[in-house]
Amino acid sequence: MDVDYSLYLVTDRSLLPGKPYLESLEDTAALPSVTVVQLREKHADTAEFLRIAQETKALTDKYNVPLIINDRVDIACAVKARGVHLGQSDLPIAVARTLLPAGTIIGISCNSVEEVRRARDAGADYVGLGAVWDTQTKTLTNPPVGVRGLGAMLHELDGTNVRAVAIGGIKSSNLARLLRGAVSETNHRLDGVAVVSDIVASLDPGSAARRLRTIFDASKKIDIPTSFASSQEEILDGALALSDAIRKSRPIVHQITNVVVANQSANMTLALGASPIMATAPEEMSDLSKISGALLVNIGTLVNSTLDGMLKGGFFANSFKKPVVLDPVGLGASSFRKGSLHKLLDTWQPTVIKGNAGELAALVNSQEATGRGVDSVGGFMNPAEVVRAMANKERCVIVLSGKTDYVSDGHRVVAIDNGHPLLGAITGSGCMLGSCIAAFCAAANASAIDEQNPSQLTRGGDFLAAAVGGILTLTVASELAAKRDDVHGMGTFLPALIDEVSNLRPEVIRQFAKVTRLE
Ligand SMILES: Nc1ncnc2c1ncn2[C@@H]1O[C@H](COP(=O)(O)OP(=O)(O)OP(=O)(O)O)[C@@H](O)[C@H]1O
Ligand SMILES: Cc1ncsc1CCO
Repeated sequence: MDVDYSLYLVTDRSLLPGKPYLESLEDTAALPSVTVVQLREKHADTAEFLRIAQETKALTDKYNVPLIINDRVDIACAVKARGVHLGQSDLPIAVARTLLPAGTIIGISCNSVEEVRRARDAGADYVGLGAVWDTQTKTLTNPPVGVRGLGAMLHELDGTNVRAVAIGGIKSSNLARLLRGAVSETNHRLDGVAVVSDIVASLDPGSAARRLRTIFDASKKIDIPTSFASSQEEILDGALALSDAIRKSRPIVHQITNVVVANQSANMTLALGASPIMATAPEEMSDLSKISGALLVNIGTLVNSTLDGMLKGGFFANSFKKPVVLDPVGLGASSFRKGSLHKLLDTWQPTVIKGNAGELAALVNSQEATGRGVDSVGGFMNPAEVVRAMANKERCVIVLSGKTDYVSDGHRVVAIDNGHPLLGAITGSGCMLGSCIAAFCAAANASAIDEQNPSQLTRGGDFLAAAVGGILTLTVASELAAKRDDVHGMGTFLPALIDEVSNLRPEVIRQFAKVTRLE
């Protein structure tokens, strides 16, 4: 019979919170939450390992849960375990197969795409992918692969029967983010998640396991809805409806942004009809996530203390189902920015990533465009394809700003041809665009029906239409501002732009909008 890898418990007696080992294991195995148990004994000698394996086998048999033994092929044979889990420096899979009874499952830990390929070719039944995050239960010999590193590993298993579980630092608090991000571009998903301390160290391991299993099962039920607006007219209608919704509901838009634009972004948010709060302290992120409608994270003048706030801010926004807009300002300029951005993306799921060509090229390691500090030089040959592919990889809406703006959610691709060269001339128009998109995302999220799915990281809503609404508001207003008699150049343009946004009505946006649905 096939093994169900959904919730794969790895034991660790050193983490038990004072409860006897078998009692704690029975608390979880008795419930249908845990689907596989791996016995991991790093310090036991052979006799002790055998004794514990026999006791564990008796218990897992009682509840019909398959038992997998870590490392020790001999112990797996002795207790007739369902499988064995090998490390990269343990017996090779082919050798282990000759020693084990036919049909025994062999799994192996993999930390790279190359290791997954070798495991697949060597006939592994499943692979343990990770460590996803740093973990206290094991000293890592390789750096964590991160949530976004898992997609390429899963891709290697396309068309095979090799199952995949992720391992390393997985808890109920980060599981939804993991499941959202750990998908290959071909939509290959994890078959399960391996958990240690979140269950073993819990005083109520049964409830901890149930929580994890509920999130895992719920994640199978969501994907990007295909029922969203399809034609460019419908997308425009959706965007304009959100413009009205912002003025009616005045959402709080929490912004962790750079010191260059904080004031103009706050005023831009007010002009849209929303309410800004510019706050960076990690200590207040949980409280602010509860009251705000959306979060903007802009790394323009990143320092370590705000990075901590950004890590926590996005994490709580995901937990409270508030959309997060990420602006990777000047990403290519330094390795500090790149390293920090990867930390952010491994900790939380953005709803929209918005950048200019240089910034998005830095995110996908493309040479087609480069950054000159915070500005962009060059552009993509096929911008529509870039945003569509990135949206699929990052599992969110992607906005590529420039003379023409491109937006995609991985299914739909839209180009917007509004704007004025003065937007490109002043500093911070991209940053203000991020604030506009965040306000529109807040309105989209608030108007969605919350499906109460614990694996969802927002309530839902058409965030592509939200991005289109944010872009149109700024760019149409820029065209109107540039025409004014009192605008003579960059200095007079910025206040006029804020005036025009505050006076802008949906009918006027409709009149000027140049939105094209490309795919
Ligand atoms: N030459 C232009 N013509 C029309 N619109 C423009 C032009 N340059 C920029 N824009 C508009 O300005 C907005 C900001 O995009 P841009 O690519 O300039 O951001 P950015 O480079 O991140 O800006 P910054 O770093 O100054 O914040 C977009 O909506 C874009 O359409
Ligand atoms: C000029 C500048 N430097 C860091 S952030 C910023 C604002 C435009 O992105």
